[in-house]
Amino acid sequence: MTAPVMTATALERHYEVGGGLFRKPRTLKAVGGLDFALYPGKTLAVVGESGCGKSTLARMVTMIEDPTAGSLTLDGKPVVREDWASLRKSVQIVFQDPYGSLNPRQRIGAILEEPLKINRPDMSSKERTAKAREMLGLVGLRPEHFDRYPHMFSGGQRQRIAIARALMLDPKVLVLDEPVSALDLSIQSSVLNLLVDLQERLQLAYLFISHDLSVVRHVADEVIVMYLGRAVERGSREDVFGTPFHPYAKALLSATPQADPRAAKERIKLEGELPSPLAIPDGCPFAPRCWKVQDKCRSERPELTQGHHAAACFFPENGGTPA
Ligand SMILES: Nc1ncnc2c1ncn2[C@@H]1O[C@H](COP(=O)(O)OP(=O)(O)OP(=O)(O)O)[C@@H](O)[C@H]1O
Repeated sequence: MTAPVMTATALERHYEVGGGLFRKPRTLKAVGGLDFALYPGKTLAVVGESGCGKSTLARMVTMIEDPTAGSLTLDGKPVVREDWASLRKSVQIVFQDPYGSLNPRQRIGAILEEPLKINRPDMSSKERTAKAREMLGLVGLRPEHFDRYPHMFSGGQRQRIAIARALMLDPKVLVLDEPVSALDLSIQSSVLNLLVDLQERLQLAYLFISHDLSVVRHVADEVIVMYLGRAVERGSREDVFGTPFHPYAKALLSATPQADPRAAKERIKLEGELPSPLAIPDGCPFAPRCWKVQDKCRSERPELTQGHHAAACFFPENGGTPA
């Protein structure tokens, strides 16, 4: 089996919040103990509601923030802060907002060449331009676009430019943070198809972060469903979409428009708000919103089970293995 490009082991990120002169800060666990591996040519999708820790995860993987605990490896070597500068080239990110992420004063050619100017002093200006033109073609834009400004493009085209820029340093891992959520529905699939095509050609490992399961369904090989910073379900796309074990995963799935029409009829409406990450309930964090809750769920925290298709639930749906 192919070796993973990146692994995460018991990855955690805490923030100290709300401290003052006479008040002790409280610890907010934005990400609490995530394990995963990213493989060349494969997509791991991380899904969950707003606030479940997806962006925090992206910041750790792209080496913007240190984990509070746990570890990351890249190509089998530990990711440590001293090596961030050299390792960052291998892990690039595409953000949700194609409008905010491109400098409006720069021409597209300059935007694409910038990462090379900073990171590849060995390349001549001619080589940089050639590479930028090649990338422009790879993402489906035309040579004449090279000298235009971002405002002259549509949202979908801008996202293509952001993808081209992310590829300029030949990364191994692309973190895609809600890459199509800001785009019109009609454009989303063309950008998703481009991402799939690029992944196949360049054997990129994708960490695809999204709140939208209908998008994830098109691209994921593996899926992690997060709730309040923890994985509550993990498995192949077929397993998670076909027979979700965790009630939260089932509820999310039942709300996706592209789901099986029969499943859509039994749409599960989640009661209650997502609890504050500063006051994560004892026991199962999902218990206050769960329709299958039992006494045990309120006092004991279920751990993620072992195995390919795993869930952190004492009473899983579909006859899954209980934690
Ligand atoms: N720098 C920070 N300081 C304090 N708390 C933070 C910080 N960054 C994130 N958090 C908190 O950590 C939790 C997870 O946030 P995060 O942004 O990772 O979630 P998310 O799933 O990406 O949500 P969204 O989709 O809304 O961005 C939230 O409760 C958030 O308020």
